[in-house]
Amino acid sequence: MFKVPPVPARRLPELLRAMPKAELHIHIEGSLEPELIFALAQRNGVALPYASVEALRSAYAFTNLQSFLDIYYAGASVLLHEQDFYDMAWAYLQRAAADQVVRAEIFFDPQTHTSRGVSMQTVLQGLHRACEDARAQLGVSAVLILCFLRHLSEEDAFATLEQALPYRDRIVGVGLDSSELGHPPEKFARVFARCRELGLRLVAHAGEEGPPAYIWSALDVLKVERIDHGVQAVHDAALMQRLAHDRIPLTVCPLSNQKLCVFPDLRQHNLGTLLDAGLAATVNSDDPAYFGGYINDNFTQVFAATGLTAKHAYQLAFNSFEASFASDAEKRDWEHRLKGVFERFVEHD
Ligand SMILES: Nc1ncnc2[nH]cnc12
Ligand SMILES: [Zn+2]
Repeated sequence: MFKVPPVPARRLPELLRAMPKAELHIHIEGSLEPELIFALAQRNGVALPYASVEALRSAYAFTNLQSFLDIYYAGASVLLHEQDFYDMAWAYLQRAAADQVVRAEIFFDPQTHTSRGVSMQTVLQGLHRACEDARAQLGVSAVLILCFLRHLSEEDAFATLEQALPYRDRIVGVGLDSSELGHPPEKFARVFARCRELGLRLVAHAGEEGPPAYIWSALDVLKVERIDHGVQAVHDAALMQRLAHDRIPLTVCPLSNQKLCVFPDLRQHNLGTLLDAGLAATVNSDDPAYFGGYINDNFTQVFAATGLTAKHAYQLAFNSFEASFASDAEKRDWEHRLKGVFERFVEHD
């Protein structure tokens, strides 16, 4: 492993912003800024229950995951046409490129759209075109992960998978999101088994609000390769050992956890505990338009609040590349660039 050179603390925020990184936990519908929601509502003639951008933004005061999801699904109702999905994803990808994101594995929730009469083709064509343009114009490697909504039935998830199969080459994998409590991973055992047979990569939200048991079953029943959030693992020593031993990546989202009251305060966030226990944690933005920051805001704020170091920063960026579904050649290239950035920040006095 690369020996991380000493970096003066005052230069840490600059280093966090400059280092290349992969974002592995971003819901594209959660990147819809209030301004874009209003612009799309006007373009599509959709009525919104808020009088202004400011009124909408001031409704973003959440007490738990469900209180956020209610507003998040309402915001997505302005998305009707392929160009809407393109504009949303392109806005995110430009922001990501500015934060030195070299790889983005983007979640999307097709059931939120197909249930309103928007076709899978409309959703996927818009998102896929933005990903292609990101590679060509921004140098960002971007892929899509289809998420099943866990508050809906497994039958609905199977129907969604069926609709996506004609576009199989446009998705790298599947995930599981939405209301966690009361919807354990086991509910989706058969659809995940089918996705595995199809060669799709598997991830699932687990241990955001839900208990460690949901992380165990995401691993052992769904057979996922990464856990989204997973911060509740600290309450189960045997699970911590398993995650560390198997180097199962956790896609941690500090500002999301703060805004959804998973931790009372960012200073109490357990990212440092997870890293120091040898877990392959990464930092991500989840729903940046709703939680007050994109990936670099997540890095700088959690580092300032919890006193993490340059060594942690290197580990987090390295983990993000290793945990990605990118090719080995891409990973080696990003790791080389990462070392180059760290070497530039060495103190020479
Ligand atoms: N943080 C989160 N947890 C579960 N489902 C989500 N969908 C969008 N953001 C989510
Ligand atoms: Zn999420």
